[in-house]
Amino acid sequence: MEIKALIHCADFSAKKHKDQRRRDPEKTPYINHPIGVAHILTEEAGITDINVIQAALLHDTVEDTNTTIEEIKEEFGEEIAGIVDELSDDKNLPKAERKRLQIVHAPSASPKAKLVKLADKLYNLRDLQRTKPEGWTSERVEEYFIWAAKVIDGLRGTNKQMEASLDELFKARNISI
Ligand SMILES: Nc1nc2c(ncn2[C@@H]2O[C@H](COP(=O)(O)OP(=O)(O)O)[C@@H](OP(=O)(O)OP(=O)(O)O)[C@H]2O)c(=O)[nH]1
Repeated sequence: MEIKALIHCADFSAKKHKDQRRRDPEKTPYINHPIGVAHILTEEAGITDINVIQAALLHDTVEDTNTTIEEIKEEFGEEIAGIVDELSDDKNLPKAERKRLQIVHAPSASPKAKLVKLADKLYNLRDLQRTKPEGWTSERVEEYFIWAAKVIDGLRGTNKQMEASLDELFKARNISI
C-alpha cells in the first residue's frame, strides 16, 4: 500500500535526522528539508512515481546521518537504495572535490535521481533566497547559486516545471544559464 510505504520513509527519515537542524537562524528541524523536497515533486513537478517520492524523503539519510545504503536496501529495496546512493556525496572527499563531482556526474544520473536532485536544488536555492544560513556571506550565497546553475545544466530535459522555476531564480540574480 502506497500510503504505508510513504509513511515508513517519513518515519525512518525523521528518526535519522532527529538531532539535526538546518543552518538558518531559526534552526529549522532538518526533516523539513526532505519533506519539502518530496512536496515540490508531488505538488509542483507532477511526479506520481512512489519510488521517486520515497527516495526524496530519504535522500540525505546516508550522506548526513549514520544510515548505510545496506540499511536502505533492507528496509526499502534495491531501487530506492540505488537512487539514494546516486544522491549521496562521499563525505570523505574534500568539499571542493565533492562539489566538482556533482557537476561532472549530473548528466549521467538516472532520470529518477535527476528529479530528486532538481527538487533538492530548488528547495535549497529558495531557502537561500529567503534567508542566509548562519555564518554565510553574500559572496558564499552567490557562489552557491553559480555552482548550482552548473549542476542543473547537467540535469536539464528532466522536468519542465522545476527547470522553469529554477531558471526564474537564476534570472532574478542575473546568473547566465
Ligand atoms: N540553503 C540552505 N542550505 C542548508 C541549510 N541548512 C543546511 N543546508 C545544507 O547546506 C548545504 C549547502 O552548503 P555547502 O556549504 O554547499 O555544503 P556543505 O557545507 O554541506 O559541505 C546543502 O546540503 P547539500 O546536501 O550539500 O546540498 P547540495 O550542496 O548538494 O545542494 C543544504 O541542504 C539552510 O538553512 N539553508
